[in-house]
Amino acid sequence: MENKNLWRQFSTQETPFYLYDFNVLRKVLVEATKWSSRFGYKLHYALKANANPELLNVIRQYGIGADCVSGNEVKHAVNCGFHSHDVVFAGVGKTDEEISLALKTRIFSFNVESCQELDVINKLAQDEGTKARVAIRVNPDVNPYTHEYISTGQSRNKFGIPHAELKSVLSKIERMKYVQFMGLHFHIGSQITQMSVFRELCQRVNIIQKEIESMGYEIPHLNLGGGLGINYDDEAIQMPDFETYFKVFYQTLDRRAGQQIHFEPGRSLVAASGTLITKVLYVKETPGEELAIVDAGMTELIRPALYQSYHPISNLSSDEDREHYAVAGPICESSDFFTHKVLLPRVKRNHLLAIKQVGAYGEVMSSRYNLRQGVRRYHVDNERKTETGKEICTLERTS
Ligand SMILES: Cc1ncc(COP(=O)(O)O)c(C=O)c1O
Ligand SMILES: N[C@@H](CCCC[NH3+])C(=O)O
Repeated sequence: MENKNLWRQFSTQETPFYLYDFNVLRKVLVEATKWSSRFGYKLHYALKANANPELLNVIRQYGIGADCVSGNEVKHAVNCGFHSHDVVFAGVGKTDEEISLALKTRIFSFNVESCQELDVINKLAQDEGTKARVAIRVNPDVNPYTHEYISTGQSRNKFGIPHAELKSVLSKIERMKYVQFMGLHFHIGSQITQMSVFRELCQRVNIIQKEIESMGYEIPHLNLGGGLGINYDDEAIQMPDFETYFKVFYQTLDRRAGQQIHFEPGRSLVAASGTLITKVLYVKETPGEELAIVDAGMTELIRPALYQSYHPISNLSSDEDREHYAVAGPICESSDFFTHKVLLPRVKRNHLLAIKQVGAYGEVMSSRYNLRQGVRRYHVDNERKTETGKEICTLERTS
């Protein structure tokens, strides 16, 4: 899925900018939905990974619903054409206004994260004259072996209701007139690369299901969240291993007749389709390293500064001898680095660099710190061009 020639076509655009390749996105969506549908699983794309309306429009065409974490995401999903009945809403801090909005929108279900939230939903549903569909987000205390900041299903994390409280929450729901129990929700973290973690999650879910079924409850819906990690190490982009991922769940989860299983992938669907194109402003020597200062910074892509993550970088302007470089942005923070060591064809002022696999949690986490300009984006989509009969791979500015 490497596309160096495509990126070179955009060398005259003002940098920095995100470039989305919807041809790559479509390939990933075809693979993901091929394997999810083989097992009868329903997908809800986690909008937080990338809420670009053009990208959402493509995702929606594959029969995928929306997983939202704010009232604005719920509104945005529906405005971008997702059917309200395909929208789920999680989040530890839903405001009254957001809950009311979601009730009016008639979303599929709330993934409830505390006892108090349940009371509020019940009250607001009564005010709206409706019944809220709710799934309980359970914190299963599973270690996802990922970066500490993106672990969400360990007992020390703020998300979900502890397993030990589940019984009392269910009996509370039974007494509520305006709440309908839909099932259980789990999401244990992001960028999970060890399949054994998902196996452990399934084993925990099996125990929890048995326990609450023995109390007489049925669980019509089971939502296993997102979390499938991608390979950020290689220059060439690789397809996430959806086959192995879904098979782990199919083989490990105890099946129930008529039960609908849901997933909420974010990163694995969109990361590969995004590239950040940035221009080299200066090259300077610092003790021990040759430093390329580029015009994108942590304001455009915060992941390296926040999680010490690495995104593959290539030099689009040169194939000359390779040297080691550190690559940093212009922001007034010492953490504003993309990498301290990458082997690149010799870098000079005005060269273009491509920072790859940034389609997830890239543009959405950008900021205007240092009163930056605000990030631009473009996309290419062969399919759209073919439909309208225009030239293939022209650039469309979408912001
Ligand atoms: C509730 C919920 N579902 C789904 C996701 C998507 O996760 P990922 O992008 O790792 O697939 C997230 C983000 O971590 C989330 O918080
Ligand atoms: N923002 C994180 C993912 C967080 C997912 C939301 N719980 C990242 O860039 O990897």
